[in-house]
Amino acid sequence: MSGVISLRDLTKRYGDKVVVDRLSVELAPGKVTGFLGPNGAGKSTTMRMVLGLDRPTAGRALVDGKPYAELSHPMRRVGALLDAKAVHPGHTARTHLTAMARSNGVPLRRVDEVLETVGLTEVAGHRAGKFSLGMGQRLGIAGALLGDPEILMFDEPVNGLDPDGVRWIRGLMRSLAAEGRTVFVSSHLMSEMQDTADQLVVIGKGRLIADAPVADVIEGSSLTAVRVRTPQAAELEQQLLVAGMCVEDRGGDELIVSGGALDRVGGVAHQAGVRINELSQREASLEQAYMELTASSVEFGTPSQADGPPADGMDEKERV
Ligand SMILES: Nc1ncnc2c1ncn2[C@@H]1O[C@H](COP(=O)(O)OP(=O)(O)OP(=O)(O)O)[C@@H](O)[C@H]1O
Repeated sequence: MSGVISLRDLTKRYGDKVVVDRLSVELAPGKVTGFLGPNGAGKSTTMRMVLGLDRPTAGRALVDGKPYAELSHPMRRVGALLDAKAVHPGHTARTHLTAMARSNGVPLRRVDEVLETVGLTEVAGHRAGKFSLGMGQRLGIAGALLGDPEILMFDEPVNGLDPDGVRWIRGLMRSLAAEGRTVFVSSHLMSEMQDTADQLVVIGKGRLIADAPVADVIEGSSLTAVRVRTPQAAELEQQLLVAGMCVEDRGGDELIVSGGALDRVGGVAHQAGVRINELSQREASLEQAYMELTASSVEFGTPSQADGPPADGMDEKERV
């Protein structure tokens, strides 16, 4: 299988500060893997090490088993958007991409192809210095796609894009993964990642917090729960506790159950002969799950971010 990024005990220290701390993950092709973590968590540094732009202090970052520097045609293996502003402002979109193609042995026909893909054909002769933030991002993405690589890494690609641009990026990443490519993307936009990513790698203070499918991360949130309404609440609560689930008695006929899926809760009720008036799933958002996971890793958090309720307006009473 090609297109695999492997991080093995990857570590980066700046002076006394450990910025990436023994990170071990493997990114598989055919998936969009979202790379999440608070500001300063080490996401960009990790991506820079994959690209050979920063040297690991210890451990390894490998592309199909080799460090980036040892790849024979690196641009045809890995395409990256790290900093969209890293384009000479006097160059046009076309001259910028042509120079990149020439110096990397990429066929020149790719220039027009990628300009078309990112929607910049009409402005290909305009100077990059005059581009809006969104156009600059699109040009950066065109550069990443130029070598038709099997691995794509995007560091916060939706930065500065309008809703139309955000939707376009989502479609692009999904289609790149559907073609069997490895897509590794960092973002702070949780709703976007919930819709786009298959897998998530979450880090905090350089350490791995989670490496799991999006659905599993959401399911792991304490806010993902089952709501039950029954006239026999006390009786059902007892049976659910025996079955090892956590139950919050909301008073009246309502119970909130975590640690058990909808069908398990229904099964316990059925076995106990308890009448059910409502059985519904309450699913946490990725943002809520993420806030719980990273609460203790926020480096520059404000009380409302790190310690307060999730940023969804749900008050403490509402929480499970
Ligand atoms: N060249 C450097 N010298 C010293 N410290 C650095 C250097 N580059 C990065 N750092 C530090 O490493 C830490 C991780 O930075 P990094 O940019 O990788 O985080 P990030 O997760 O990408 O953050 P953000 O979400 O804010 O972009 C930060 O504390 C940063 O100040």
